[in-house]
Amino acid sequence: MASESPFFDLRRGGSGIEEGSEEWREMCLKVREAGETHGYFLLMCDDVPNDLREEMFKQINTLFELPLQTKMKYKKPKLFRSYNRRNPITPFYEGFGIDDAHLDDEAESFTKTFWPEGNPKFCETLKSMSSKMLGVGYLVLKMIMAGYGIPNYASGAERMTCTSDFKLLKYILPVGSSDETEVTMISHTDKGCISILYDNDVQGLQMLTNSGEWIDIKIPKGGFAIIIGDILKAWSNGRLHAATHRVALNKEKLRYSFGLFPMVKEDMEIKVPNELVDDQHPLRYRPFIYRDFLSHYIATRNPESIDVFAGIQMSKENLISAKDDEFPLRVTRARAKILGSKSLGEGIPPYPSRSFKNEPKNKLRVNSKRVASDDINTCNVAPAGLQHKRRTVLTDVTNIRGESYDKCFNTSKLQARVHKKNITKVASGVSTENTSSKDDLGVKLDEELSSKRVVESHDNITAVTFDDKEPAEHCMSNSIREGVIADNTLSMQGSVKSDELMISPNKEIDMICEKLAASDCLAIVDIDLELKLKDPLVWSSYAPDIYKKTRVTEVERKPLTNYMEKLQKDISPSMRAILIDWLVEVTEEYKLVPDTLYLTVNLIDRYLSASLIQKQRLQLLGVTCMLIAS
Ligand SMILES: O=C(O)CCC(=O)C(=O)O
Ligand SMILES: [Fe+2]
Repeated sequence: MASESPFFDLRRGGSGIEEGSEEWREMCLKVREAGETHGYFLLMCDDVPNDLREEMFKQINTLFELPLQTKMKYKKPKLFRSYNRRNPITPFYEGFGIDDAHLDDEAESFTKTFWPEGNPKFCETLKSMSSKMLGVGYLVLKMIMAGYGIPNYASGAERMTCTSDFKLLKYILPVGSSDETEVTMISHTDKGCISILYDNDVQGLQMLTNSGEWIDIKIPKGGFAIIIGDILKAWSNGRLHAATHRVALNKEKLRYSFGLFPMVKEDMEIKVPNELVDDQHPLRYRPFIYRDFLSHYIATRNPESIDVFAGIQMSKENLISAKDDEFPLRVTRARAKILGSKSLGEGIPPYPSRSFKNEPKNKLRVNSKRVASDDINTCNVAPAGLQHKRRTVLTDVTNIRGESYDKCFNTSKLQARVHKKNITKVASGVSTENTSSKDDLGVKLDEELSSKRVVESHDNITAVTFDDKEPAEHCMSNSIREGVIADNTLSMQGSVKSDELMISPNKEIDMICEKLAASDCLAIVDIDLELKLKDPLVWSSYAPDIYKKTRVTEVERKPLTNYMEKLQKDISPSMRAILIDWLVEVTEEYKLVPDTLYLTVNLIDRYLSASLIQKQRLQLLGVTCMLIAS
């Protein structure tokens, strides 16, 4: 079905296409159109010579052929940038993610990880390929932006390519696989600007079409697949389509691919240009900082993260409530802040404002106590003495500014540290002999994966599921896909899926990763060691990885401090404050221990960091969290 893919031939050959010429502008319009209709296209250009491409595959092969223990030396503090070995969760591929591989230092340091005495051919090939692909990214972004008539398109494209992740991937199905096609990388959208992909002529990349079918993409020899990512979709006000794609392989094929994911700097603000907002295209995405989007995605793993996080169109839930209220859209504080009065006049139809006072009384009142999802006016009628009494019992619970949460978090960090100290003490007795045998077993297990079908392991993963949108016929791999969405997606973007994931969500996570990388989790006593030596199928060699992931997840999943402004549309800080005051009362009434209350608040904040909620459901969320916490 490769014939359905839009294709552009930018090889200069005879006459050449001069930037700014009539022909070039026409081409820009077509590129833009392909991005809008399909979200991807194929491209041939002169920028990457064929012999460099051949050499790159040779070098990639050399790299992946290294012993597992050598490959595992590549550890990076940034999330999902280390060597991603095959494992029960991502059994069909392994990969490396390299930041800014076009820079001398980065390419050299990556090379020296595997060849301490140097490997000039590898280093040169990596650097040169990465820099040429970055050039292709710049060219494509320029064309897309010029296609929209953005006057300063060149500097815009430059900002979107100022950093990059270069991903090297090897896919292989185990010997003896059935004839069925196996999904080797789950479906996802890339979280960066664009992705530029090459493969070794072993087909595998598939795109989800607008009609919901998966089609095979044949990347032309010497050409690339270009895929629009979530950031470009948001930048373009939703006009460009971020294509959902995946990799599926037929049995016993070895597929290598490498991809360059040009990215903006983490602290860059992504903002729809004025040129892309008009009556037909009202503003659909608010401005946001790239790093915040990544943090949100990492915390929620929501494939539609970009819309949930930055989209300003109404969610289905809000549409229903708006319909009930008989007006189409309400200006929330956060929305007003984002849009400002000027943009309201420009792109978004003005929405009627109304006073909360006129709203029907909340039906969820309990014992005539204050209602959680009321507004600040209602709050004011609460007896001051009572309020004062409640607050003195459990101070600092109503942390509108997130201060008390930070305190809680610091306390738990402190506890974690104390705990870790204890563990380290115990672990100091672990001999290096134990450690190496643990590694050997890990290596052995990994090697087993290449000769053994790992499908049976899927069962172990099915419990960790997300909403499955894959067609039923792919359900065999769905169980993997769901559980893996974070890792894969992340790592993808690494291929990142982690395109996105390539980017570190915040310094705290970086620090933890750094510490973990340094300690290599050896602080864990391997209580299964004996058992493992007897039974190589025991998976306790994954304990350090699981521990490592748990530590990272702990930070990733912590609540956002700014979810009211960034995500919530229907509730305000004062509503949260009222909810928590009410929960304090419930805590006292039912003589719950203070920890239950603290955990309840934490659960509420984590939920609100990830999901939109209607104010009518806020109190329900509160009691549900309390039930879970107790
Ligand atoms: O290997 C491929 O062709 C696709 C890789 C991919 O989609 C990714 O890394 O995000
Ligand atoms: Fe991808």
